[in-house]
Amino acid sequence: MISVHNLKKQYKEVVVLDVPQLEIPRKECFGLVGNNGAGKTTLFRIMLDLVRATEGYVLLDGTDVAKSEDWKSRMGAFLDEHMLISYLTPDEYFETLRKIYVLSEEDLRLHLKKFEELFNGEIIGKKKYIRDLSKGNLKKVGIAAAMMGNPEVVMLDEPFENLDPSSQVRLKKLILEEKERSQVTFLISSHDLNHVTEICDRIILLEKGKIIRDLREKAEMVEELNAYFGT
Ligand SMILES: Nc1ncnc2c1ncn2[C@@H]1O[C@H](COP(=O)(O)OP(=O)(O)OP(=O)(O)O)[C@@H](O)[C@H]1O
Repeated sequence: MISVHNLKKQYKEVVVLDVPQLEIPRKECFGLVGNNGAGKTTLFRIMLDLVRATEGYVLLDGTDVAKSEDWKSRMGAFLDEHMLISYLTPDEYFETLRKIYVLSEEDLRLHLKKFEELFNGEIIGKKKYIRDLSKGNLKKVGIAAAMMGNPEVVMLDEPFENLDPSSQVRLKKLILEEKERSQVTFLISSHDLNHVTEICDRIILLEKGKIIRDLREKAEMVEELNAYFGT
């Protein structure tokens, strides 16, 4: 379980995140929405200890993520392309991760098989460097990497952005299947209200760093979010 306690992030005098309390139970598919600058990425970055909170802390199964490294093997994340190794091809990158996660070649083959439809013949065996991939294909590599090694938590920042419509549908299907098959907790930020309401069990709406809605019912999610965003 992930829990957030009195979390604040401030840049100079501006408070960009202010979350007194938040609990995300195991196996929840947790969606995070909000306008540009609402604080979604900041919350994710603090959860990954990429940015230090000004006040408060985040616990993953009771461990403070800013005070321990133990949680890192249990968390998979893709926030942006800086998390990839651009001078490798996707095959080389996945092989590097296979060794880090101590997976067998068969484990890797089975993992990548789940992404076959999403990759659409564009990623594996193409001998193209990650730096030369299109934005959508970069994202696909990052998502597949984040889900490697059976992490307990998978965090994806804007996973649908830059994906073509068929890839968006394939990704949605993949996440729903993974939710069904495993115990993984998904944390997904998105501007795409249709996709996020379809796959998430719960959606938090952030406004200027504060949680202003915590929605769990599908009908309520769609109605409240459409009203809020004027869509
Ligand atoms: N290093 C920084 N220095 C100053 N302000 C920052 C810094 N990083 C983030 N911010 C500010 O924090 C606020 C929240 O940004 P954040 O990237 O978390 O928003 P977001 O909800 O992910 O937005 P988007 O939907 O545009 O990706 C913004 O006002 C942003 O300008």
